[in-house]
Amino acid sequence: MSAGLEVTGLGVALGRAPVLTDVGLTAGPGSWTAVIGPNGAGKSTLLRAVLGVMRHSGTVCWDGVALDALTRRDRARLLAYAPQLPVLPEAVTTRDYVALGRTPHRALLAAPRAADRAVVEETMARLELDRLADRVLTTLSGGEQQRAVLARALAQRPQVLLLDEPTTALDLGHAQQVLDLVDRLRRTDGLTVLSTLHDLSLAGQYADRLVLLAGGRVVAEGTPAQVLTPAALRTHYGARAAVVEGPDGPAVLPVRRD
Ligand SMILES: Nc1ncnc2c1ncn2[C@@H]1O[C@H](COP(=O)(O)OP(=O)(O)OP(=O)(O)O)[C@@H](O)[C@H]1O
Repeated sequence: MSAGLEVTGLGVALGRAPVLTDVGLTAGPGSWTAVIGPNGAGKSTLLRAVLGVMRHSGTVCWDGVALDALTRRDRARLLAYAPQLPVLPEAVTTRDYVALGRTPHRALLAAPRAADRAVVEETMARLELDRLADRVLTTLSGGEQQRAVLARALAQRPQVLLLDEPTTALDLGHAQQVLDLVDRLRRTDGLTVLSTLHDLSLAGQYADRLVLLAGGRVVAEGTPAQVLTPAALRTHYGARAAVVEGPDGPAVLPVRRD
């Protein structure tokens, strides 16, 4: 048994086809694991299986306890999920949406306590959403909505944060702001992060472990420098790329021709 998250022999079949086969990974408390891989590799499916909303074989454990054994409410206190394409409710303000993250911590039908409201305000401020708090969520820009979805997940104050492509709608500055915040939370609060990231340079800078999925299987796993190699990018992405050493890890530079 290991502390933190342990995924063993995970398999998912959708329709007749296997989408994930025998996937295993471990993520210690406070670590950041980025799941990378080409389109259709199974990254989002893996996050949803860990979350427990996708029927799967194999086991997902936290501190040695199978998550299947937990109630929904206990799972929601442990794991928060920011999906790639969230369905956003209509006619709800940003503040009320972020406050939904406190639901697993409140008694059924109880009004929010001052402590819940404080968490919501603090989380919005950290993501520069405070000036948008009274706006209707669906009127925010794509990047602002993406920050609101992350704020809702963080307001849950989970131990494990599952992030599906958290930076796709964000400009570079906001992408760094979000990733820096997640990085700070894992260092200060021991938040365990499992994210998908298409931007391999950001993955190389922020994650301490990478899991490379291809065709639903783990084909490489290790530190960013071990996984992000020109050969792996050619084999699994069909990409021409150079890997350069950045100050905080490897960065991937597309190369125009051989
Ligand atoms: N409901 C479904 N029924 C059948 N196949 C599905 C279903 N949902 C996903 N798939 C397939 O499972 C595979 C993995 O999908 P998934 O979304 O996990 O990939 P991904 O690695 O996150 O891709 P992307 O990088 O494009 O977001 C894909 O081939 C996808 O078409």
